[in-house]
Amino acid sequence: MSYPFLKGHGTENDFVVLPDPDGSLHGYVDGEMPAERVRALCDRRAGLGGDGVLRAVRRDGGWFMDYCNADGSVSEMCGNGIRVFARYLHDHQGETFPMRIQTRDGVKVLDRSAHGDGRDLTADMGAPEVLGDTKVSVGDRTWPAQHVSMGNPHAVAFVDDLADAGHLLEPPGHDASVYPDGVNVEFVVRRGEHHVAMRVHERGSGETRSCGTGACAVAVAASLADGAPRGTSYRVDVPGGTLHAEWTEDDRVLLTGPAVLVAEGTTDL
Ligand SMILES: N[C@@H](CCC[C@H](N)C(=O)O)C(=O)O
Repeated sequence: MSYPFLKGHGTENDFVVLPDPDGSLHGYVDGEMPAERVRALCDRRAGLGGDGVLRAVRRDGGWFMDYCNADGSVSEMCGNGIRVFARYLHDHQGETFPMRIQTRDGVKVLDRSAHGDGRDLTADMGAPEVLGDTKVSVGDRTWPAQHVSMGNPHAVAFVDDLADAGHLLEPPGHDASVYPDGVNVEFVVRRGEHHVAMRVHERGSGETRSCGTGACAVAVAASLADGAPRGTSYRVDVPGGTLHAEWTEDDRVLLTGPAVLVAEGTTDL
């Protein structure tokens, strides 16, 4: 059976969007997408290719973003994905900004931003949770890290050089008692005042070109390290572009960046 898809990305964190308004197309209205189907869609040689899948389901008078990583695992939240999802709802479903989107981490509000080329979107990602010190490792190197939750788990490690993390072909070592469900690991360097650059190894997707929730976690960790006042915007450079993240006085993180749809079609994967 063939069904529609779109392909999009936010700072080159790329996704397959699956329109499934009444939740019937894939036959799992309340369940999770079968992992093997997600893996087939995200396969970069035999499939459409992507870091994850965003299934768009109508729910309770609005839209629910059913997000899965490339390996078929489910995550609570995706900061780049939700901007792409909002772009899809605006361009293809007639939804208008500001827009409320349901996720496994609650309702997020998306709006247009004045940043960038005028097409950037801002996601109100809600309150971060700063959960203390931990460690991450690659090979025989270990770094102290900050445990930050953006609905999904992150370990933020400041390093001297982004190359120090090596090829990141395997998940970085981490404390399994702190992260029983795995973790997204950000390696960060300073580039200037309120300006950092990061690489990320994502739980369920490997090293990606960007991670929106990761950029938020990095901005929170950098704000704390700098003693920066709330409302300070951090520029976060990622291999796939630039994001901006601001931890507001009322304890929300605002994530701003591009959201682009590049293709649409049908697939029988
Ligand atoms: N790329 C996403 C994060 C996707 C989920 C993550 N891999 C997890 O398992 O928590 C983003 O932009 O936030």
